[in-house]
Amino acid sequence: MDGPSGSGKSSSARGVATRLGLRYLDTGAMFRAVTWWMLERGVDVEDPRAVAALAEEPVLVSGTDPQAPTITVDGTDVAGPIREQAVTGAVSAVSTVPEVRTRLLREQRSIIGDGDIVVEGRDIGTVVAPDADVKLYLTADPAARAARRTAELSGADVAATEQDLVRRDAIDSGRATAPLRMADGALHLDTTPFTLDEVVDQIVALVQQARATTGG
Ligand SMILES: Nc1ncnc2c1ncn2[C@@H]1O[C@H](COP(=O)(O)OP(=O)(O)OP(=O)(O)O)[C@@H](O)[C@H]1O
Ligand SMILES: Nc1ccn([C@H]2C[C@H](O)[C@@H](COP(=O)(O)O)O2)c(=O)n1
Repeated sequence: MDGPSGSGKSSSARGVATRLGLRYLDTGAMFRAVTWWMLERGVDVEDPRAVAALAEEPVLVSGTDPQAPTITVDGTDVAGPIREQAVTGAVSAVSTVPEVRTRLLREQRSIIGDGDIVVEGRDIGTVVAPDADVKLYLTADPAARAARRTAELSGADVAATEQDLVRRDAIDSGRATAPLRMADGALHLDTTPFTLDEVVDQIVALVQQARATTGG
């Protein structure tokens, strides 16, 4: 499941995985965890060579229970800190560094290799798992995405949130390695008019349809 920030990937992926008894992987959390580690060490995250030199250093562990996903770096639980503004502001820059992507791609494929999983990010259908049984590309209008995000963060400003989303969209879609794109064979779901429950229902129906077709 791919799509821009705030399109509903994490919530929908967790809902679908829970309903279907599958595991769940938030690949954005992995990029955020590496970014958090770089910031903690005072690495200049705008310097791709500095980031690349340390890309293999942090030890990440991702828990894949959709009802209680976890992420640790060097044994520290970073589930909270990786959602803070400092990380959100820096993560797109760190994600453009090929050495970071190569390292995380290896770990994502290793986790996916155990099967039965819903994975969400920006390049899952295009790069990480192009042979996935079902590929989805979620979108929503920027205003709806900003309103959703603002509702999560008390005191956040809708216009500033929308501006930040659009800025990250541009970096994620414009980077040379694994840019955000709809994968070949992916189904596009615009979540703007739907509630989260409606989106989960639609995706579960698509998965069941695909399973019926392939006998999987
Ligand atoms: N269809 C929906 N209708 C209303 N709110 C939604 C819907 N889908 C998700 N949300 C809410 O929008 C917010 C953002 O959703 P979510 O974190 O799932 O997006 P995302 O695409 O994973 O974003 P990111 O890539 O930044 O992690 C959450 O508060 C979530 O509860
Ligand atoms: N497969 C992925 C997942 C995430 N990223 C980058 C780009 C995002 O701006 C950032 C944070 O993701 P989020 O937590 O907002 O989903 O991580 C990526 O490049 N590839």
